[in-house]
Amino acid sequence: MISIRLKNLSIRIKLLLAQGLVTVSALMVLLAIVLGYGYTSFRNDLYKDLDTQATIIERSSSAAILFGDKNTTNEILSTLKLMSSINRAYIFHEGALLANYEKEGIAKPHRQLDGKVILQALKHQRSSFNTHMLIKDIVFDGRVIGTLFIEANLDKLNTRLSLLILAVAIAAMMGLILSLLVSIKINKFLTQPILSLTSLVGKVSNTHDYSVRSHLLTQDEIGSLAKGINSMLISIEQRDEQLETELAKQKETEKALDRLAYFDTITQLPNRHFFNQQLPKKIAEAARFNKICCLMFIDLDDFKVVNDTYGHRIGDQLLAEVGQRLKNKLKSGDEVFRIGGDEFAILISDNNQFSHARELATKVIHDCAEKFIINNNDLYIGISIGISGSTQPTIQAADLLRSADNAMYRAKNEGKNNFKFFSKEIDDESHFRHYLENALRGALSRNEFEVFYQPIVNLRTEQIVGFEALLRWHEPIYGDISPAVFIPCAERIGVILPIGEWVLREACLQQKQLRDEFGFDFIMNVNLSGRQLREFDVVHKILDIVSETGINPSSLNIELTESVLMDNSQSTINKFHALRAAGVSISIDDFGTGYSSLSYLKRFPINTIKIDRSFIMDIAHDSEDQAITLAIIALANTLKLTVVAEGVETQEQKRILRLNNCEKAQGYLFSKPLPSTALRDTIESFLQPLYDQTA
Ligand SMILES: Nc1nc2c(ncn2[C@@H]2O[C@H](COP(=O)(O)OP(=O)(O)OP(=O)(O)O)[C@@H](O)[C@H]2O)c(=O)[nH]1
Repeated sequence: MISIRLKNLSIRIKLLLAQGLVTVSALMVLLAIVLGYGYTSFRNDLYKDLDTQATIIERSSSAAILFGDKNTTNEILSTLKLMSSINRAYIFHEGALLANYEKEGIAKPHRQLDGKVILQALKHQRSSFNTHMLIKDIVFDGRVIGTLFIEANLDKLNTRLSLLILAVAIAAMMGLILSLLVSIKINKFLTQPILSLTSLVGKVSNTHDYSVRSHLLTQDEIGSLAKGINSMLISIEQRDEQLETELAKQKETEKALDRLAYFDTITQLPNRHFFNQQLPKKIAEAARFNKICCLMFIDLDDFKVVNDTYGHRIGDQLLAEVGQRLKNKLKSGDEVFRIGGDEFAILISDNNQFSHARELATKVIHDCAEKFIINNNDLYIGISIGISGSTQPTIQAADLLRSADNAMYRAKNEGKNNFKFFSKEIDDESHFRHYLENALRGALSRNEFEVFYQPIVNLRTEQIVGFEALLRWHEPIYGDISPAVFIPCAERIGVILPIGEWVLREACLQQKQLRDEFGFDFIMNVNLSGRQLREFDVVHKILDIVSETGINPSSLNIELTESVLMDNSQSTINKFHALRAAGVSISIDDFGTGYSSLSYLKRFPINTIKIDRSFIMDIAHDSEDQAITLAIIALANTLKLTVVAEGVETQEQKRILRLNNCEKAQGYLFSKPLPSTALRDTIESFLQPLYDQTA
């Protein structure tokens, strides 16, 4: 317990206690030595004095003793009166008490007692703290003639001893005080640096301020300790700084990663990941305040054209600017996200009847229709918006998104650059679309497709010179479905590739069969979709089918729409050249409906132009359509391209076309698309006038 208490004392007190203990011990030893020495020397002085006195008495009293002279011996003893330290003295002669001396106040021996008895009793007395006994034989001429007994008191010795003790004690006390004062000074000197180091360490541990330093730069151990602490503090400070820098870096990296994870780098808008997190929150929040959670799904119209015409860099900048325009139109609380390639989403909450959504959609469509100037290019872009909304907290985010997507799809289908609210009708339509998508995947293996062939007639000879292969789908539930409906669907889900290959093979086989039958190489026109054309091995596949079916490559004509030609990359152009080199010819379908048509004629190795039915339809009544058609025919003839008019339905149309040197035509006037089983008879029916002429 005590040792624990001692351990807990400060170093200064501990040192003081240790020094005090040493000083007191040293003083005690000194005191003991001084007192021992004093006592011994005082006692020896006293004993010597007594001995001297006894010898004097012996010498002066021996004659009186020999003669038994009591008076003289008593007189001699009475001289002891002068010595205050002698209590009593007796001289015995021949067994009897001869003379005696007692100090005043000391009891005399009993006169009647025999001297021998007294002497014997005295001999048995011992020296005590207060008295000292001396018994000495009195010798004369070598013969013992009597005995001297002296009893001295030690009062003087004790008094001197007490004085000595007092003096030594005072000296010791003063020494102790002096040593204490000196110790305090020395301790302060010794412990001050340690205490200052302790307080420095305490301060550091309390404040975590590692910039403080000890200024104890002495050469002793404490100086070394201070240096050690300083260098430790420097290391900690450096490590701290390093940690702080690393922490700051880490935070920045986390921030950057966070930004990357949640923000789109092109538009700086929150991305799809963020959108997926926000949508369920917005649904719950709107339901809580009894509002509609509105989702606007925005898709740019024909953005691919921008990319293809101006390049991806400009496409990216346009995306960023569109994002900014959308953002500028938002009210507080609305949020815009870039959720895909050219897709944006806006989350808003609407009080009633989608009024805010309607207003916002109108505004952003109007705003985005304004000119964008990017890298000195004037760009225009439309946006199609689908809007869905719900007040139900239970609505699934994915369902809301799908509804908005379907509404957007409808907006696209209705001419783009507008907005549509999700409705029951759109829902039914999207269900139908999904049904079609699923049904399309197995249609080929279920033999639900059939190729029809529409004759192409030479307007001069009025004979069939070729066919356009047209795909038909006999869907078991919905019946025949228009290619305009299912072809884009097949393109979207990718099944257009096997279907397109199948159509090509069927058409080539049919061509071979007709050639074998009629000995004439009918030109077989087969449509190729953009998706097929993008396949890297499309040329090989076409030529493989050509050689596999044994047709003449020059009897195959690949039809491509203008929108397909818009992908004017070098690899596409190379594919065209490869087909041409193999003898396969190429025509542009629906000519005049696409973009900058004329430039394709120069860039692509094309053989034939097919004038779109929309121009032919009114050729007899609409002077503009007629002018365009005739210009296209003239252009084709100048460029030595074959020209085919599509959708010819009347004799008048045929007349105008023939008059203006249009080489070929197809349309209901000549024949509808026919199943393969009807081809033979149709060809025969066209040949009949010839037979009749020659008959
Ligand atoms: N510049 C650029 N283009 C992108 C990016 N992501 C996707 N795209 C392109 O955006 C185009 C999106 O095309 P779609 O939406 O399918 O078609 P579209 O041409 O916009 O036609 P519609 O949507 O039918 O009006 C594709 O050509 C993609 O290659 C991108 O980050 N930057």
